[in-house]
Amino acid sequence: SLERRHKFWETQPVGQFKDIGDTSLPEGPIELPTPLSEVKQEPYNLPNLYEWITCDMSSEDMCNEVFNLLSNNYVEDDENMFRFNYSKEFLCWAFQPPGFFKSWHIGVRVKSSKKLVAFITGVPARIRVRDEVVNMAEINFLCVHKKLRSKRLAPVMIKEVTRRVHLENIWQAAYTAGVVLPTPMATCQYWHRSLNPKKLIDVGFSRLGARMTMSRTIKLYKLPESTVTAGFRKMELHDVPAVTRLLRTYLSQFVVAPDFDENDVEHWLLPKENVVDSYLVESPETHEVTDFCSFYTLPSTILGNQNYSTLTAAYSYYNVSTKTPLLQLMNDALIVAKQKDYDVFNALDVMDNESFLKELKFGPGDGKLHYYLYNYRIRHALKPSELGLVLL
Ligand SMILES: CCCCCCCCCCCCCC(=O)CSCCNC(=O)CCNC(=O)[C@H](O)C(C)(C)COP(=O)(O)OP(=O)(O)OC[C@H]1O[C@@H](n2cnc3c(N)ncnc32)[C@H](O)[C@@H]1OP(=O)(O)O
Ligand SMILES: CN(C)Cc1n[nH]c2ccc(-c3ccc(F)cc3OCCn3ccnc3)cc12
Repeated sequence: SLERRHKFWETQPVGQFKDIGDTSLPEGPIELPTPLSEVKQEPYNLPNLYEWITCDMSSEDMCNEVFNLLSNNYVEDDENMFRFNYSKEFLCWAFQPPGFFKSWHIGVRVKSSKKLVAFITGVPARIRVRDEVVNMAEINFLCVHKKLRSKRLAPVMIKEVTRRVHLENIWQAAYTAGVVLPTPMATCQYWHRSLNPKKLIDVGFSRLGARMTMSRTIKLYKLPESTVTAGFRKMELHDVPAVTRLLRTYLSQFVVAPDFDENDVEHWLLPKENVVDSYLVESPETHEVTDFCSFYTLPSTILGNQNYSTLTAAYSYYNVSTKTPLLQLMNDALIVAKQKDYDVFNALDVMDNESFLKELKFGPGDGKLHYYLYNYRIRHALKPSELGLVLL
């Protein structure tokens, strides 16, 4: 909007608010690649007290430091009641997909104390935009310690990760944020499905509905003890080729989606304890893999509650239904999440999720998740149902 100034983002090759509606601007890269010899060879300057560190996430100590920084300083909800608490094993998984670059795991330390006070990561991803498959960096886990906020450190972090991505001859990026920046390519709504309504109400995540008692609420969200779909089972290594085929076919319908190959599927979707769960339906007759669903594990620290410290949440990841109705498939996902004692199952209204949210008793969240591309113009903002991309 006109009065909002984005002193940093106005300098970047991203869609600018002033350009919204200007259909003369072509869709695609905003700036052309520069010759690698012309990419700034040395890191950007940090304020004197601080130094860059490339984080080797194969080191236990480094993982601990990153975990602690994020656990105490990462994203909170608008009412500062919850803070994401990605686990160490989740972070190691998220940072090291096929083809990852250690140089894209960037930290800032205090020179004297060696304390980690800021962080940002990129991982490589092939993202298709309409008919173009583009090599991108997925940027995530941008975090500045609470004591160092509003000192314009974030733009330096962003310029530094941009520089290091450019050095690998990659010129586009994808990222999501709860804040509005120039300029969202899509804006999604997140939804929550209560699994443990009593705890959710006790911690203030949910409120008791009008004319509802606690016992009536518990009954409303009750789920069967076991899944209902014949052939529903955990994904295993030997399923990777079939799941890759199923997923590639399904994702081809969306305007923006990952271009997963078998290596990507093996990394991102093979079940990993306490990180990602994935299930499929294998037809008992034909042994064909007809459906797939998955969710990742992201607990939130509960800030300031005497009885509970952690909210365990499952986040819908990639789901494909070709034979089992999506409604039934996702209900089985809810049943499994409840069996594993998650408190809540979260989902964005991307892909075909809209079709099951209300019927499976999801309630709308209190915020939005905005999707962005860096150095790639999309002529019109996409509807959530045109998005086939979920970032962690
Ligand atoms: C070709 C490769 C390209 C790769 C790069 C692609 C781009 C990747 C972009 C990154 C994607 C990350 C995705 C991701 O990680 C998922 S979104 C989660 C971001 N992290 C958090 O919210 C954690 C808690 N907050 C913080 O740690 C700080 O508040 C942060 C560090 C967020 C900002 O630190 P601060 O101390 O509060 O603020 P200053 O340093 O004074 O800086 C103010 C400037 O930063 C702009 N800002 C604020 N939040 C932002 C956000 N979430 N994305 C982008 N920009 C953001 C803001 O608009 C302003 O610029 P403007 O004046 O122009 O408006
Ligand atoms: C995606 N990834 C980049 C992390 C990230 N960054 N910024 C965010 C803002 C919202 C969501 C989000 C996405 C899906 C969802 F069901 C609920 C969400 O946030 C609820 C509010 N909240 C924030 C912290 N604890 C609770 C994620 C993110």
